[in-house]
Amino acid sequence: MSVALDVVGRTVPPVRGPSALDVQEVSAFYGTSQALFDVSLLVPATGGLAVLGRNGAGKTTLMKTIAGEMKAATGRMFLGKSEITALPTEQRIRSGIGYVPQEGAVFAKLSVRENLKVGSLMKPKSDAMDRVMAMFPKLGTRLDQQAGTLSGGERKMLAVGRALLGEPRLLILDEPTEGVWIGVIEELADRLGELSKTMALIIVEQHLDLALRVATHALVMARGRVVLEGGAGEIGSHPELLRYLAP
Ligand SMILES: Nc1ncnc2c1ncn2[C@@H]1O[C@H](COP(=O)(O)OP(=O)(O)OP(=O)(O)O)[C@@H](O)[C@H]1O
Repeated sequence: MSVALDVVGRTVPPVRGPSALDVQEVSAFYGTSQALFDVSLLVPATGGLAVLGRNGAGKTTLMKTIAGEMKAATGRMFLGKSEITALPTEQRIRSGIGYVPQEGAVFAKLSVRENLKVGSLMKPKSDAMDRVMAMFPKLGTRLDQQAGTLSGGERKMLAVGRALLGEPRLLILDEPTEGVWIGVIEELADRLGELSKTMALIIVEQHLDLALRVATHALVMARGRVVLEGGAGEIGSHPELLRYLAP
């Protein structure tokens, strides 16, 4: 059952007005096994949406379905005003979705420079490279290093940077701090927090505090369904939250 929060005195209201992404009652299957059940969500144009939930809740499946790697069996999805439900992944990327998957987000055998070049193929003339270098200066010092030899944190920075070079309208980050040394997590979180102020962002994240700091809105999934949603502050203090996140 989805519990729409309607708490008096909320600090951040549910997303209203124009949203960057509108997902309407989407379901998805692995073979005959249903993994998403009528999932609906709105991603604000700025501020960010955190997607929370314990292992196996369906977070990655939802991100893959939004990015087009998995087919939605039912439901509709709109990026801005354009329907993307039937578009293949490549066209969704061209339409403005930047996707940083949980794993395999960089080409390990290619250098940092080559990875970034791949990211900028669609927008070769943009000044996004300067912005990415300013955001992650460490990448600029490692341009000739093979991506597979970067630290976990540097690899995530490269993956985020590469996605940003396509100048997406919506950036999807599936566990951007997984495998990242604790000392670098804060730096990454700061950068993502800055990003979410200027663009639409979905962040799937195990670190609850970090997720709720980066995003203004949040939803919690359990067994393929949205079970809580609202402002990040409300979700963070919701009495049911820990029950849904406990292993
Ligand atoms: N390739 C697959 N084939 C069959 N079932 C799958 C496949 N990938 C995921 N599932 C199942 O779908 C459900 C949702 O998995 P999903 O990876 O989306 O969860 P998650 O919330 O992202 O978990 P985690 O936090 O562990 O990454 C789980 O029951 C999982 O076992």
